[in-house]
This record gives sequence, C-alpha cells and structure tokens, in this order.
Amino acid sequence: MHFDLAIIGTGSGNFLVTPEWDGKRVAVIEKGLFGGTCLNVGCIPTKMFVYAAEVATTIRGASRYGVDARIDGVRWRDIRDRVFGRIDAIEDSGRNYRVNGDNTTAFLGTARFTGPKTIVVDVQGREQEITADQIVVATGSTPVVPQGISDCGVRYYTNEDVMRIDELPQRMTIVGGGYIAAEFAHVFGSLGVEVTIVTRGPVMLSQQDDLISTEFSALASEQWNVRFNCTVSSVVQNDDHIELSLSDGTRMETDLLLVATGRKPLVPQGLSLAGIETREDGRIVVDEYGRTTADGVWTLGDVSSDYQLKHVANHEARVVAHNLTHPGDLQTFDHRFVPAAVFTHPQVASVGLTEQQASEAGHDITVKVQNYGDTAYGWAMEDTTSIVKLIADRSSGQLLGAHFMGPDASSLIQIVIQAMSFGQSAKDLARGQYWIHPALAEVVENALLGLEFDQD
Ligand SMILES: Cc1cc2nc3c(=O)[nH]c(=O)nc-3n(C[C@H](O)[C@H](O)[C@H](O)COP(=O)(O)OP(=O)(O)OC[C@H]3O[C@@H](n4cnc5c(N)ncnc54)[C@H](O)[C@@H]3O)c2cc1C
Ligand SMILES: NC(=O)c1ccc[n+]([C@@H]2O[C@H](COP(=O)([O-])OP(=O)(O)OC[C@H]3O[C@@H](n4cnc5c(N)ncnc54)[C@H](O)[C@@H]3O)[C@@H](O)[C@H]2O)c1
Repeated sequence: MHFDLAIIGTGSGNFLVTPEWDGKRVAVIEKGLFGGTCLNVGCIPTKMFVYAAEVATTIRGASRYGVDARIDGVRWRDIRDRVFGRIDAIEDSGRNYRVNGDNTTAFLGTARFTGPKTIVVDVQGREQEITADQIVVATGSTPVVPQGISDCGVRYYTNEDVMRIDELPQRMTIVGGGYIAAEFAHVFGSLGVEVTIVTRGPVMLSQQDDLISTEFSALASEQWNVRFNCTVSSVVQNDDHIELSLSDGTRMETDLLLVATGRKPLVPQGLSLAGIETREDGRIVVDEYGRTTADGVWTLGDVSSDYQLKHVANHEARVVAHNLTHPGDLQTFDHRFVPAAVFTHPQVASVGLTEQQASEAGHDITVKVQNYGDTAYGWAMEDTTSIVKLIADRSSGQLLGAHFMGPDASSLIQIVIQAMSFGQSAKDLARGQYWIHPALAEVVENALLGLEFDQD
C-alpha cells in the first residue's frame, strides 16, 4: 500500500497528523501501547504516583509545624488503579481514534525497513508492505538492562511493569542512580517500602551540577540505603526472596529488583537498507531540521535526539510536523536552553550549563547559591536544605545556568528558563518586574540579586 506519510511510533509521532493531512493518506504504525512511553510507562503515570508520594511525605513531616498526623495505611491497589484508570482510558481512545478515524490507516505491529522508503509491518504474523512519499521514525527508546541481570533468570522489573504490581514489596532494590531510580525511590519509599539503591557512580544524579548531585546524594542517603560505587555481580532467587551479590563483595536480600540503568534508542530493523545512518551509540543521525540521511525520511524524539525528554520530543515533533508540509520553509530544532526536572525528594531542576561547564567554556562567571531558608516563605517551611544556584557571565550579565533543589523546583525554574530563552539579563529579570511577597519565588529574586557583575 502506498501512503503520502507513514509514521512509525505513536508517542510524539502521534502529533504529526495535523489538519494539513486531511484528505491525504497517512499510515500510523504502532507495535505497543498508543501514546508511547510518556503516557503509558513514563512521565505521566510516574508523576501521578509521585503526587501520592508527596502527600505521604507531607503527612510524615507534619509534626514539625505543630500538626500531628500519621499514615494509617497505604492502599496501593487504589493508588495504582486511580493512575491507570485514567491512563488506560486515554490509550484506548487514542488507539480507537487512529484505528477508526477517517484520515489514518493504523497498522498494529512492528515495522522494519526493507528498502528506501519501504517498510514491512508484521501484523500478527501477516506481513504488510508499506511505501510512502515521506516517513517519520519516532520509535523512542527502551531500558538498558545489565547483562548479569537480564541473563540471571530472576524476575526483575523496569519502568514498563513496576507501576502495575499487585502488592507493595517489603523491600525493593533499585539498580541505577539516575532520574528513574531517584523518582521510583521517592514513590516506593514514601509509600512504606524499604528502598536500597545500587549505583555504580560516587553520587546520584551525576549529570547535575556538582553541588546539586553531592547535596542530593547526602539527602538520598538519609531516606534510602544508597550503595555508591557498586554494581550487581550476581542475582539468585531463593524461596521467598532475591539474593544479590554486589561488586564490593557484600551480599543483600531483597523482595523486588527494579532496573533503572539508562535507556537506549529503539531503532527499527533494516535501517541500512533504507539508507538511514546511526551514530556509534545507536541513535539515528539527524540534522537540525529532523532529516535523517535518507531522502524523505525524518526522525524525532528519543530514537535520535541528544535528549531523552518529552518536552524535547514534543518540540521536535512540532518542527518536523511543520517541515513535512513546508519543504520550502524548513524550521530548525531549538536546543539552546533545554530544561529538565527530577520529580524525586527533594525535587531537582536544571537548565543551561553547570558551573564546571561554564568555566570550561571560558566564561568569567559569577555564581550565587541562595538558600530557600533565607526567604520568608522558606521560614514558613522551616526549610534547611533547599537551594537555588545561579551561574551568569560577569561581563555580559547573561544567565548561563540554573540549578534548583527543593520544593516546587520544577515550577520555580521556569522564571529562569524564560529569561534565558528570551535573552533577558539577570539584572533586568531581578529588577524589571515585581516579585510577589512573600512568595517562594523570592528565592529566585534573591539569588539574582546575589550575582556580581563587572558593571556593578
Ligand atoms: C519512567 C520514565 C519517566 C519519565 N519521565 C519524564 C518526565 O517527567 N519528563 C520528561 O520530559 N521526560 C520523561 N521521560 C522521558 C520521556 O518519556 C521520553 O523522552 C519520551 O516519551 C520520548 O518520546 P518519543 O516519542 O521519542 O518515544 P515514545 O513515546 O517511546 O514512542 C515511541 C513509540 O514507538 C513504538 N515503536 C518502537 N519501535 C517500533 C517499531 N519498530 N514499529 C512500530 N512501533 C514502534 C513504541 O511502541 C512507542 O509507542 C520519562 C521516561 C521514563 C522511562
Ligand atoms: N523527570 C524526567 O524528566 C525523567 C524521568 C525519568 C526518566 N527520564 C529520562 O529517561 C532517561 C533514562 O533514565 P535512567 O534513570 O534509566 O537513566 P540515567 O542515565 O539518568 O541514569 C542511569 C544510572 O544508572 C547507573 N548505572 C548504569 N549502569 C549501571 C550498572 N550496571 N549498575 C549500577 N548502576 C548503573 C548510572 O551510573 C546512572 O546513575 C533519563 O536520562 C532521562 O532523560 C526523564
């Protein structure tokens, strides 16, 4: 069958069917759940669980404000079913819309390339060939599982299935110390599970600014049993528990093993037959317009991007959606100021350069670390650990990076993202507007005022 457009993957790829394709032939190919990682096994369900975890954390910490409260119980199945009651219904209606919609033909199976602009989809054992004038590869990424765990024969979980378990285990071991480990440790730890983290590095969230990863690691160790500089050497299933041997020679028992050791691009088979090149790490080669090395084949999101983040995949999808229908007026990806947040405890958010990166890039920098606890709202919160770290260029006055750790970090940082994106100087941002008193955002105002510039 021939189409005007064929899209492989219904995560961010789903946004490409704009009204400009009305009346044209569009194929949508999906091997798994409609809506992809973010909707089904990523951002959205995790944050719905995180919200429940925040409620539990607030109750546990209530007495410091003179409000005595305790958690009488955690109804895990109710929490889980609230989350997936919503998610599964959205997935189902998304699938129906594509399968029964006027404009698209849905192929429910795994796509592989067999030649230039030619795909074969295996739909329940029956192969269907699809050709198209334009093709978009939006196939996302998949968990990396260390071989010692994937080959051990013991049941382990990833983000794909851990949120659907029937009962909370008493003990959980999470392998990895990045985004996913930190978020699930918060979720399960707050709901009463004894969490151990086994991570190979000396800190958690190692890609953050050094101050944040060090401070976060210290706070993580107060909440969870964190084994730094460690990997899992062997895994054995005993009657009612799992026994782990770690690279430092110690042994430990656990009830559930969760792997969160990174994600790799999920490329369709046969890319070389279609002339689509990949980089050494497996990602599809992409230019600033979203084009692959094959004529008429585009890509976006985790399978090709430098960033494994949904807001980046969404942005790239908007650009590719435009470029598909405007060949004479191509837009470029804007990756200048890509922010990210880790929805753990405490929350972490960042944008731009770390202090080390800013120095290495040759900037004459000014740095201010501002405590939440030195603002009026921070007093109300009795906060002693939360920080905002700003990095700016001394001579130009431009902000270079921002790193937040504490309540509402993912929202507070938006002020800085906006300033950086629109080229506002730190001084203009600080004094060109009112800051509501005594809101938590005053911590950003104070951090900005603490930066020192050449022209001061
Ligand atoms: C646990 C977790 C939490 C996350 N939380 C956040 C967050 O809070 N904020 C954030 O910004 N990012 C978060 N992310 C990252 C975010 O989910 C991804 O960056 C984003 O979903 C990638 O979108 P995508 O469209 O590239 O791929 P996907 O959404 O993964 O879509 C790819 C689709 O392609 C399908 N597919 C793959 N191969 C084939 C094939 N050969 N044939 C047919 N179909 C195929 C897949 O089944 C899938 O549906 C999280 C990720 C995880 C795992
Ligand atoms: N809030 C968000 O935006 C969010 C949330 C979750 C995931 N994500 C995206 O998904 C990506 C993948 O998340 P992730 O947490 O799996 O990866 P990650 O790259 O953030 O962290 C992987 C961690 O695993 C450790 N590790 C790797 N191999 C190991 C081994 N064999 N033994 C022990 N530790 C090992 C690494 O040192 C690192 O700490 C993230 O990079 C992020 O882009 C984003």
